[in-house]
Amino acid sequence: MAGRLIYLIGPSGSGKDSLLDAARARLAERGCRIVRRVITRSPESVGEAAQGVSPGQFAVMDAEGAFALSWQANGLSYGIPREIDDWLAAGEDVLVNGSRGHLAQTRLRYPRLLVLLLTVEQAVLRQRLLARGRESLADIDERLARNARFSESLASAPGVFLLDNSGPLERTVERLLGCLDGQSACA
Ligand SMILES: Nc1ncnc2c1ncn2[C@@H]1O[C@H](COP(=O)(O)OP(=O)(O)O)[C@@H](O)[C@H]1O
Ligand SMILES: O=P(O)(O)OC[C@H]1O[C@H](OP(=O)(O)OP(=O)(O)O)[C@H](O)[C@@H]1O
Repeated sequence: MAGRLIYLIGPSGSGKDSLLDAARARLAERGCRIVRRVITRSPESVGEAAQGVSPGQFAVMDAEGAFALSWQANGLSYGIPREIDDWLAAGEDVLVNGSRGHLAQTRLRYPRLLVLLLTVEQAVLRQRLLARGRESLADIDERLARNARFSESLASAPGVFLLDNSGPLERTVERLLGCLDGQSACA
């Protein structure tokens, strides 16, 4: 049987990367792969969870069909390597750090998608983005405005499981694993 594509979405600063890092070993134990994304960000600022490329390199990879999914947001391009289709076909679960803006297109390609929406109150979100210290204040304000546009419509959308990350990360890890194991509702 084909594996599940698990699409983790949520505002910038909600903790998607942190959650995936914290859950990495336990997801691996379950045979769930975490996708390493390709991002047009400098190699120093993408970390281990992504491959940083120039816009030109990204365009070449895209034209060569390197991506199963790709999108643009916050002035960056993101690509999900096409290897995920081989993993899914081999029955492996695959977890993607996804985009709310690209959800509809992703669903067209992967109709059985499991969508997990990481939520955090807007005030906490602002604090986390400030504390992360990666973006300028103007970029942080843009991210918060982008979040306000998405949050109402998505939180009540059908087929979207909510995962609250306002509290300690360890608790969110347990919720995520419980949700994937089918032991509990995600929220
Ligand atoms: N549950 C949590 N409690 C406190 N801080 C958190 C929590 N989850 C994430 N953070 C912090 O919030 C900031 C944004 O997290 P990050 O994983 O980069 O978010 P995203 O990948 O969604 O943009 C980071 O500085 C991270 O350490
Ligand atoms: O359509 P949206 O849901 O707003 O998502 C847009 C992009 O922002 C996030 O990326 P990234 O991890 O780079 O966010 P960051 O800049 O906060 O790290 C997310 O994973 C998407 O790639």
